[in-house]
Amino acid sequence: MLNTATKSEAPGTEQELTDGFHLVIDALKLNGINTIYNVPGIPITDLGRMAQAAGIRVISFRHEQNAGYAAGIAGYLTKKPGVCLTVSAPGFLNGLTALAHATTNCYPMILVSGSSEREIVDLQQGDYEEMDQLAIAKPLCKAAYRVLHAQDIGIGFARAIRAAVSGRPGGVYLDLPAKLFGQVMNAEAGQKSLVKVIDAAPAQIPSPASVKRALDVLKSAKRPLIILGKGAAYAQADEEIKSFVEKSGVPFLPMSMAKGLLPDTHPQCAGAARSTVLKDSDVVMLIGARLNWLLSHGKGKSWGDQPKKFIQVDIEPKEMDSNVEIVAPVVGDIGSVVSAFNQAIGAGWTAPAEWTKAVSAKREENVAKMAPKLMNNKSPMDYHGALGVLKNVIKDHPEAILVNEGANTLDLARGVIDMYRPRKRLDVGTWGVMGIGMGQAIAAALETGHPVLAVEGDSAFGFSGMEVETICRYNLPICVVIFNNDGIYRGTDVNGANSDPATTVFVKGARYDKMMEAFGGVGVNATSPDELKRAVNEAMASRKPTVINAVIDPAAGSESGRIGNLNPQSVLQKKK
Ligand SMILES: CC(C)(COP(=O)(O)OP(=O)(O)OC[C@H]1O[C@@H](n2cnc3c(N)ncnc32)[C@H](O)[C@@H]1OP(=O)(O)O)[C@@H](O)C(=O)NCCC(=O)NCCSC=O
Repeated sequence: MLNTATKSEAPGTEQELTDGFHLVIDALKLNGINTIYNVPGIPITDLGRMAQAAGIRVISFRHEQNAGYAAGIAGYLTKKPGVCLTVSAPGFLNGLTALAHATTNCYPMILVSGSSEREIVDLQQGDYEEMDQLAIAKPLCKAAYRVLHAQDIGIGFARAIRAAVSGRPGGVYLDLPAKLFGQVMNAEAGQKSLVKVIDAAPAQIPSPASVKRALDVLKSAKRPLIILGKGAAYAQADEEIKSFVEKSGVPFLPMSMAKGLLPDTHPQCAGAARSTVLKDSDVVMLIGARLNWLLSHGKGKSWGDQPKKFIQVDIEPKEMDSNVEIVAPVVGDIGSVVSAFNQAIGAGWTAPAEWTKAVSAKREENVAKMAPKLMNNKSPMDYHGALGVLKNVIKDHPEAILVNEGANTLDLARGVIDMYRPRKRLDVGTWGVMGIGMGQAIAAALETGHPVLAVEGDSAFGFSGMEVETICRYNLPICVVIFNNDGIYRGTDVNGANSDPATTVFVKGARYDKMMEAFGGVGVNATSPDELKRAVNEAMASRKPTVINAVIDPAAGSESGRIGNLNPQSVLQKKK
């Protein structure tokens, strides 16, 4: 149906008219984009209202960064670009962090920002919220476009959608100057100008030679390893990947957000034997995982002295040889590549039993070592006591989505909480950024309809805490558990220089649960694993918005040293 704005009133020339507002909405709907994550304001307030009236779900946040993180993760979960809508200059800049984050993490997202008048901006005459947003966005995203004329809105959105999802997905910026919304044109011509994007992310079939080369190298291995990254989870080729891993019998190591692609309890999962498999493997096949800092760049101490051969599967040719030599690059989309592997691998080859048994033994040993720690009932809690409870919650609710951020809260939850299904663990991603929590939780609840358990460090939660109001407003089934140890890493630091608090501590005994009560949600203060268990189980059953202030011993936790050389100490500090 034509989404018409009005009729022209000139006698004898009556015609259906449309305008920029309506064409933007029509372009989104035509391309199946039915949710916008936004913060209203000049000049896009009416766009949000009209989109809502036209049947698009418009979710209003309290800060653009959180709306942006929501859009990015919506893109990851759905393989359609998540749309974030912001006001000009400051709102745009707030959203830009999330756009850059989406690009780094390969999440398809479009940041749509209203902007001020080109004529005034270009002459720098001081327009309201004047800024050359296109120029600023360009280096931080995969593509950036500006639409100046209503008849180009269709093309503008088509380009943005295709750029966001094709090849390696990422963030796209779309600049819509305020004047565009009010531009009027003939409604029929307007509809004709819209573009439905066909096959937005075409399959990229790998060359048969690259598939053969990869399998030849894999089969030559004595101690093979498959590393699954979040690119593999994004691909939604779950059955193909499972089939390939199981046919080959190769131990697999899931990166954080690939956990659950195959269950962490799968007999081939090497998550709990990470150091062993990185050090001792001789052939490593990376599927949708990059050799960045999270994998120590494929070299150095973590990778041991064994010579390694790397096979890499990625949609982006430039990823190959980025850190070490890739002896068998396979360029293609992960679904197509793994399907080709499944056809070509044939029967008769599986990973050598000596190796798979050694990996299993190490894994069992580490799991057994961890088990008693998870059962302690200390009050105040330590991390393991609290996480032992949450591990069982996810076991009982494998459909639930786990959002996770923090320092200790992130590092320990990653190891402790087993995941059972694909794309159920959403965390800080490639940058290890704090602040994704509430945005990702909100989008996960909305896009999937499943309950969300957000496990948050107290510091991490602070970056997006105001969105608990958004959670209550939309009555979302989100249970936020805040690991409150009064500070960053620990809550025990003391400032010896003056009366200011130490840089890493927060107000002692803060009650984050009260924040939720302020907006009509459920707030619980949990001081023991038993109390925590009761509160989380209640939240999962009731699906009511809940914040649980989980009181953690302020002395528990340690500085994020795991990041190794990214945490350098100066010579002076070391001498002390
Ligand atoms: C780079 C990393 C993937 C590397 O982590 P590692 O600590 O080396 O590995 P992890 O996978 O976390 O595993 C740690 C150890 O736990 C073991 N492990 C893992 N799972 C289990 C289970 N279920 N049971 C028992 N043991 C387990 C695993 O084998 C390792 O032991 P061994 O095999 O014995 O080694 C990670 O540090 C990471 O993702 N960091 C991101 C941090 C981040 O983004 N921080 C945000 C900034 S915080 C702001 O300050």
